Amino acid sequence: MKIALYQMHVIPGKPEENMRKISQWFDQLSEEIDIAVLPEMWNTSYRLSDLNQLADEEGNVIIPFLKKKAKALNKHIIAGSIAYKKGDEIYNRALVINKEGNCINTYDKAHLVPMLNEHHFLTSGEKKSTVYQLDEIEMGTIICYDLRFPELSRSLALEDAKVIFVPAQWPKSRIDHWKALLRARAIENQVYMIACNSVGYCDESEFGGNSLVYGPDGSLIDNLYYDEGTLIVDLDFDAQEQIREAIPIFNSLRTDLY
Ligand SMILES: NC(=O)CCC(=O)C(=O)O
Repeated sequence: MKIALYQMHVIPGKPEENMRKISQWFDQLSEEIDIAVLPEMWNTSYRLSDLNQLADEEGNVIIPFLKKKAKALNKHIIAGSIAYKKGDEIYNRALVINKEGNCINTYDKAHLVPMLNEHHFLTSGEKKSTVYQLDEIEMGTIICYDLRFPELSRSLALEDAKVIFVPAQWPKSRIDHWKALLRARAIENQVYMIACNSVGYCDESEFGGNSLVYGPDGSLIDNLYYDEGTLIVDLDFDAQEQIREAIPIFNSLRTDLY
């Protein structure tokens, strides 16, 4: 299964320009890519105080665009997350569109970031992220700051997720935490952690790139470091099965104790 991640410089406060960038990025992907992955809040970036005007009203613009693209390109899209408006509420919403052009999973970021004052502008999700299937493989999505809460990734692994996607706009100043947390979540859950960050600035915040993939044994499969661009990785689910057989952590769980 081949996966392409877009380490994107999201243009703050410019949803149409970001849609154009993404459309061009999709169009240059080769046929062999099965899944295309986008970062967090790729329509608006962190222009939080303008989200009332900028967020996509019930996904009315972005969701039809993604469905059409997925079908035309015959690719699944882990559409990162978007600023999504419903009534008076704005959510940081992750979307999964399959290659048949159906939106098969959504998740609203549950842990809002105090350091970015997200809670002043966004409503947190009230449902946990759930597992979905692409090409018969179980997968899940968490969003950026969610990575700091191991319970959420664990809950996906207990639902049999083999892959966890992490769309993000993670700052450069804490990129050491990003790498350490991703690797820990990969090892402790024996999953592929597929982490798609952005680069560039939104006002004074600089995003740290390092879109990367850790394998189920914590090995670094590849990293894009600091430039805008595409990371392509190939996942091996037989190798994952062997890692799970060699160290059978799920059989050793003591759910009677914790
Ligand atoms: N966009 C985010 O969720 C940023 C998270 C962050 O800055 C951190 O966890 O540190």
